Amino acid sequence: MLNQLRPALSRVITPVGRALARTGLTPNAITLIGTLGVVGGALGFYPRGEFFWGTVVITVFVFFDMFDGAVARVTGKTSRFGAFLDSNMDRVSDAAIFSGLIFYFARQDHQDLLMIGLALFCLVSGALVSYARARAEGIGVGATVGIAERGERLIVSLVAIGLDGLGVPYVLAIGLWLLAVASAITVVQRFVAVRRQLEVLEVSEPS
Ligand SMILES: CCCCCCCC/C=C\CCCCCCCC(=O)OC[C@H](COP(=O)(O)OP(=O)(O)OC[C@H]1O[C@@H](n2ccc(N)nc2=O)[C@H](O)[C@@H]1O)OC(=O)CCCCCCC/C=C\CCCCCCCC
Ligand SMILES: O=P([O-])([O-])O[C@@H]1[C@@H](O)[C@H](O)[C@@H](O)[C@H](O)[C@@H]1O
Ligand SMILES: [Mg+2]
Ligand SMILES: [Mg+2]
Repeated sequence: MLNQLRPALSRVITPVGRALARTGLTPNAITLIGTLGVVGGALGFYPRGEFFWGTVVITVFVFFDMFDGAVARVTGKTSRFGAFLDSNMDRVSDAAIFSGLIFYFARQDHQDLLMIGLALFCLVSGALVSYARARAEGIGVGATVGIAERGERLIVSLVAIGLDGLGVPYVLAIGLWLLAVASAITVVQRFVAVRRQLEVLEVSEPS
């Protein structure tokens, strides 16, 4: 859904991309800096229960994922390796965010098995959403559909974690439940989309 905002957002992101390009940073370097920043923010702050500041750091570095592509496009340096690196580093960042939460809820002084289970489910279902799309593209169809693509997943998780860090009660559990349900629905939406496309292809090109 938020993917539809890309053309509008690019009016803001492209000038930032142009400025970053002048620093001489390559798109791949921006991808790696963003990933290191998100991983550092998640694993450095969340396990200690510093949810607000961890979220602030992650939010700053998560934007690098928009800037890497923007720099690649304005400098004419888009590459297939860059696209591959970008998507794989997204998985590393996503894993770090939920691992940081899991480390916190696994601590003896804050142990909460339900929250560990929820965070684990969000991590695995989010990865499955992305894998379904990547595998669909591997077999020659598309699966860019669903109510919880990466932008939505990031916003729901970061807002919930950040507000929890500010002391808002229940918001983290509500956010993670919402994310778990939305990610599961998105997996089903992608499976259905792939199945439908393959059925149409099999009618037009019987094997
Ligand atoms: C009181 C509350 C306390 C809590 C505080 C914090 C709350 C946090 C709340 C919200 C935070 C929201 C953050 C979420 C931002 C999400 C950003 C994001 O994840 O964007 C990700 C994607 C980018 O996707 P992708 O990586 O696929 O796109 P690229 O443009 O990079 O293109 C990929 C292609 O580029 C090439 N390439 C790439 C890399 C490389 N090394 N080489 C390359 O060649 C290659 O061809 C690749 O194929 O974006 C989206 O998903 C789009 C939709 C996201 C919409 C998010 C909406 C964000 C909300 C506000 C936006 C405000 C914008 C302001 C910008 C300010 C700038 C200074
Ligand atoms: O598939 P998804 O996770 O909803 O969304 C994402 C895509 O929009 C993006 O282009 C890709 O680079 C990411 O790695 C991620 O996969
Ligand atoms: Mg990117
Ligand atoms: Mg990305």
